[in-house]
Amino acid sequence: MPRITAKICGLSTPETLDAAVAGGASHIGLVFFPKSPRHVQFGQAAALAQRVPAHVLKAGVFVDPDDALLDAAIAAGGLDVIQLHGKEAPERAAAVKARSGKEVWKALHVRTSLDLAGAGSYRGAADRLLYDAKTPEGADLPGGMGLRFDWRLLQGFSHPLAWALSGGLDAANVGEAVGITGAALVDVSSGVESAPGIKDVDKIAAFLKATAQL
Ligand SMILES: O=C(O)c1ccccc1NCC(=O)[C@H](O)[C@H](O)COP(=O)(O)O
Repeated sequence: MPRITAKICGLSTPETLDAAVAGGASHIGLVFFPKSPRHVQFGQAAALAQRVPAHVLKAGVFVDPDDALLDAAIAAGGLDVIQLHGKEAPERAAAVKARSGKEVWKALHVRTSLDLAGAGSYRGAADRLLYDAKTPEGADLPGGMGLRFDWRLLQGFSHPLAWALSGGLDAANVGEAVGITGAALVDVSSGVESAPGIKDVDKIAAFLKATAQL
C-alpha cells in the first residue's frame, strides 16, 4: 500500500481509465457536470465503471446536484464516493450521505485562510474534505481548472475530518505539495491532460509514479 494515494479525476475514455488503474490510482473520478469538458453521460459512466476493479474506488463529481441526478449517476456508475464540488451546505452533504449510503466528499474552495474557516462545519456531515483551489468569480467551473492555492495555508491547520489535496497538481509539483501539506491523498485532473478534458496516458502514469515514490 503506497504512503500516498491518488485520485485521477475527469476520466472519460477506456484507454485513460485503464492507464489510471494500471498506474495504481486509489480512486478514479467521473464528472457529472455538463459545463465540464470532462462530463460523462450515464451510458459512458456505466461502460467505464465496468473496467474498474473492486480495489479502485469510483467517485462521482457533482456541482449542487439534485437527488434525481445523484440517483441516476450512482446507478449508472456504481459509484462508491459522491464528491460535492458546489456550494453544498453541511446539511445537504449530510442528507446526501444519509440518502445514498455512500462516502461523501465535500470540496472546500480555498484562496485564503478565511476559506478554511468553514471546514469544521462539515464534521459529521461529510466523510472527507477535498481542499481545492477556488476558481475566479464567474468562472464556468468550480474546479478542474489547474489552479493552485497556497499550500502553506494547510501547515499547522487542524483538519476536522479526513482530507485530500487538489488543485493544480502534476507530476512535477506533487512531491512539494505533499511535503508542505502532509497530504496522504492527492487528486488531479488538468495536470494529467494534454488539453482540457483530454487525459494523457503518459501524464497519468508519470503522476502516479511520482506519488508512489513519495
Ligand atoms: O474537473 C472538472 O471539470 C470539474 C468540473 C466541475 C467541478 C469539479 C471538477 N473537478 C473536480 C476535481 O476533483 C478536480 O480533480 C479538481 O478540481 C482538481 O482539478 P485540477 O486543478 O484541474 O487538477
